[in-house]
Amino acid sequence: MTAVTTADAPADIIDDHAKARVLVQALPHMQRYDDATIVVKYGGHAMGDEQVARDFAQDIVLLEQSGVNPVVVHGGGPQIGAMLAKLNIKSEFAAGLRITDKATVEIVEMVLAGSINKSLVGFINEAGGTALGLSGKDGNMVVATKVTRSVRDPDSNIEKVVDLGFVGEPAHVDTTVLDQILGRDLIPVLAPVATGKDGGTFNVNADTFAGAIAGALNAKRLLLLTDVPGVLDADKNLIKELTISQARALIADGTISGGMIPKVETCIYALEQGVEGVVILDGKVPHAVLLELLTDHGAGTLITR
Ligand SMILES: Nc1ncnc2c1ncn2[C@@H]1O[C@H](COP(=O)(O)OP(=O)(O)O)[C@@H](O)[C@H]1O
Ligand SMILES: CC(=O)N[C@@H](CCC(=O)OP(=O)(O)O)C(=O)O
Repeated sequence: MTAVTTADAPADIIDDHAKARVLVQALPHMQRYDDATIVVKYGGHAMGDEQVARDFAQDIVLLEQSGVNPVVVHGGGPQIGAMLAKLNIKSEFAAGLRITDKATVEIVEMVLAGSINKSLVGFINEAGGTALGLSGKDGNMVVATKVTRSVRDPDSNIEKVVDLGFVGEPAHVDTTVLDQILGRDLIPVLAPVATGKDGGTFNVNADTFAGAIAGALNAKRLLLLTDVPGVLDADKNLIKELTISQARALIADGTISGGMIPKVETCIYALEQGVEGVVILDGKVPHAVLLELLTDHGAGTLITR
């Protein structure tokens, strides 16, 4: 009998061996996350490319099939902006949050809980999963209170309190509905719209919403999918791991700025609520979720306590 060496094995057999090695590499990761709840926030910027959105949906279904309980929270900032522009409604941000008047909150709910939520549900169903689209209003899941922020006026250099209108911050998360869904082969897909004590509607930043959900569910991981590889240092190199205190130092010295500040603050909040690890990663990379969770290399910045 002649032994077949790698040198004379046909290319498709070598290819199959490489595939098998990748699958075996995933095994300890699947075991680590077996039955664990993982909250994945899919940002509006990462959603632009339809094929990447389909890849994302496949990743979520594969996680569900391998014993993980994924919870998807989506954003939609750019899509809300586009719809407001189409309707000639002016939109401004203060401290990274959209100033949301009555007309705006109706569009925000329509875009987030309507078109974006249902298209993600469609992609997950198409990939063979069973997705359930909900907003924070359903089952009183997320009750928010009104937010105000002070912003420094660049001309006078005086701090001014800005009324953000119908912008809320989660005050209470009721996990009753999610507890019924998780562990039953159903994938919740959540729009970051919350209810007020009086039943009104609040627009909530999607990162903040995902952090509150991850904290309330005591999730093992929170993944925040954005449009950069993760937290970058002053030379724009990816930082693979950070502790809470290192993250705070990078905010204080200005290395972390703009939209990354609320994102990292959400990570710190979730960790303090008991989430084991939070990862910020590039959602535009195809299959970013699988690469992060099921390979040895990880993909973005892991923040731990
Ligand atoms: N240190 C940093 N590392 C990475 N991104 C940073 C950093 N500081 C500021 N940013 C900015 O934060 C942005 C991500 O925040 P944001 O635009 O709010 O994301 P999303 O829309 O996905 O929620 C990046 O595109 C980048 O411009
Ligand atoms: C209060 C506030 O700013 N809400 C956000 C909600 C959507 C969001 O956060 O989406 P991304 O994750 O894609 O940015 C907004 O109106 O744009």
